[in-house]
This record gives sequence, structure tokens and C-alpha cells, in this order.
Amino acid sequence: MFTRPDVLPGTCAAACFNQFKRHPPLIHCLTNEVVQELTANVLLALGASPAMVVEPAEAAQFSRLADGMLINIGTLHSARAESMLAAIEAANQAGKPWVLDPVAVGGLVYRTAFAQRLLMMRPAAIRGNASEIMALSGLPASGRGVDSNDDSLAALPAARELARSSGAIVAVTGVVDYITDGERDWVVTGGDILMTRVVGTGCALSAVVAAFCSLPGERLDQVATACRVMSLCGEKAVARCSGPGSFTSAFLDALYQLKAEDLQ
Ligand SMILES: Nc1ncnc2c1ncn2[C@@H]1O[C@H](COP(=O)(O)OP(=O)(O)OP(=O)(O)O)[C@@H](O)[C@H]1O
Ligand SMILES: Cc1ncsc1CCO
Ligand SMILES: [Mg+2]
Repeated sequence: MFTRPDVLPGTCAAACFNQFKRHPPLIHCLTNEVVQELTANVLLALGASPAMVVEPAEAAQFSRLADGMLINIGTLHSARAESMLAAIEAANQAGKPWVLDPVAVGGLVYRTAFAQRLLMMRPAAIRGNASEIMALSGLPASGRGVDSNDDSLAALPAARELARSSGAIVAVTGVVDYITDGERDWVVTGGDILMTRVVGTGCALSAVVAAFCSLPGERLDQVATACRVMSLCGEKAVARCSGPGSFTSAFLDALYQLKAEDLQ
């Protein structure tokens, strides 16, 4: 039976955000070549520390030291896949959470098989757009390269199923974001369509999800809070910008200035 999820309470988001500000984490990002700088800047603006340690011989060592890790397969190639597998194994051994961003999973064979393999390695969370989440859960989807052609609400049943089968919290983003553990879900609204006219807002969000997941607490609430932080700052930035170029700087400023009270 389909149940409509509740909106993430502001008090819950504020509590997760306060926890984050008290203990800003160190995040290992194995992400795509397109979004490295935006991802690092988004984490830094929030007060967290990013590091992109990619060499296979170092990635495992670093994932043990970092508080959490992002695995984003946007520009996957064999050497990067090797680093990712080594880093995930080490993170799992050290009890460090990692987040999967299944960029463009669906029609592309190599990355889809790789993402399916990663699903069995116990990600703490998975964050993707509707087409990616539907494809990862085995449903037909209509992604257009890295972009979604599907609606996030249509992907919610797939997200719930994926959460149950993988044990991860699943966030499916778009006009509205849905965050689920397979049994309970939160809705996060806000954001702006301009967020899709700058590359990497979703990829950076996945890094922020990794940062929130690295703290002690309720993981469903933490993933939803990461989504709310980004959607709220997206809205704030749009009010102060005139297009994609000025959006990026206004967005980083909004993340930097964000206070727990803003999330209430
Ligand atoms: N039409 C929209 N209106 C409001 N917010 C949106 C809209 N589309 C996306 N967002 C927001 O933009 C952010 C990125 O989500 P999106 O689903 O576009 O990720 P994505 O497709 O993986 O992006 P990318 O691959 O470019 O990094 C989220 O915070 C989401 O809520
Ligand atoms: C544009 C693009 N191509 C591969 S990864 C990426 C970043 C958005 O997901
Ligand atoms: Mg994406």
C-alpha cells in the first residue's frame, strides 16, 4: 500500500545540523572529474573537510582515517573502480560509513554492473535522481545521461524497495526529495530548478549526505537533513543571483551562513 510521507520536521533538521557543526567531519571523496571542485567547496562552506585521495595504493589507507566516504561513479574507469573497491573494503573494516551516488546508472552497462556490485558492499546511504534510483532497483527508467527524466514521487516505491534490499537509507531527489529506510520516509521540499543548471549540485549533495552520515545519530534524519540543507541554501541563493554563474557563489555563501534556526 502506498503511504504519503511526512515532511522532515524543522526541529529534527536543526538538531542534526547542530551535531554536524559541533563535529565537522573529514570526508573522503572518490567522485567524478567534473564536480571535484564544487564538491570540495560545498563541504568546506559547511565547515567539513574534503579530501580526494584517488590512488589505489592510498585510497584504502585514507578511507580508514576519514570519518565518512563518498563513492560517485560519474566518470568511472577501471583504475578508479579499483580504488573504490579497496577504499570500501577498508572503510567497512574500520566501521566508517560510505555513500553511493549511482550517476547515470541504467543504460550504461559497465557502471550499472559496478553499481550493482557495490550494493552488496553495504552502503550506509544511496543518493540519486529518480531515473538512477529506479534503474538501480531494477525498474525501467528514462534517464538522459546524468540527468533524470523521471519524477521523484514515481521513484519512491523503488527507493523503498532498494532501501530494504540493500540496508541503506535511500534519497531520491528532484523537484521534491524523498528519503526512506524502506519502512519510514521523509519528504524534503524547496530548492529551485536553477540547481539543475549548474553541474554537480546532486553530486555535492551526496558528499553532504556522507558528511551527515558520519556522525552518531539517526541516519534517516541525517540524510534528510543533508537534503534540506541543500534545498534551503539553493532557495536562498536563487533569491540573490541572476543565473548559474552567480548561483554558485551565492549557494556557497548561503551554505557558509546557514544557521540551525534557519532550518527550524
Ligand atoms: N526542479 C527542481 N526544483 C527544486 N529543486 C530541485 C529541482 N531539481 C533538482 N532540485 C534539487 O537539486 C539538488 C540536486 O538534485 P538532482 O536530483 O538534480 O541531482 P542529480 O540529477 O544527481 O544532479 P547532478 O548529477 O547534476 O549532480 C537537490 O537538492 C534537489 O532537491
Ligand atoms: C556531466 C557529468 N558527466 C559525467 S559525471 C557528470 C557530473 C554530473 O553528474
Ligand atoms: Mg547525479
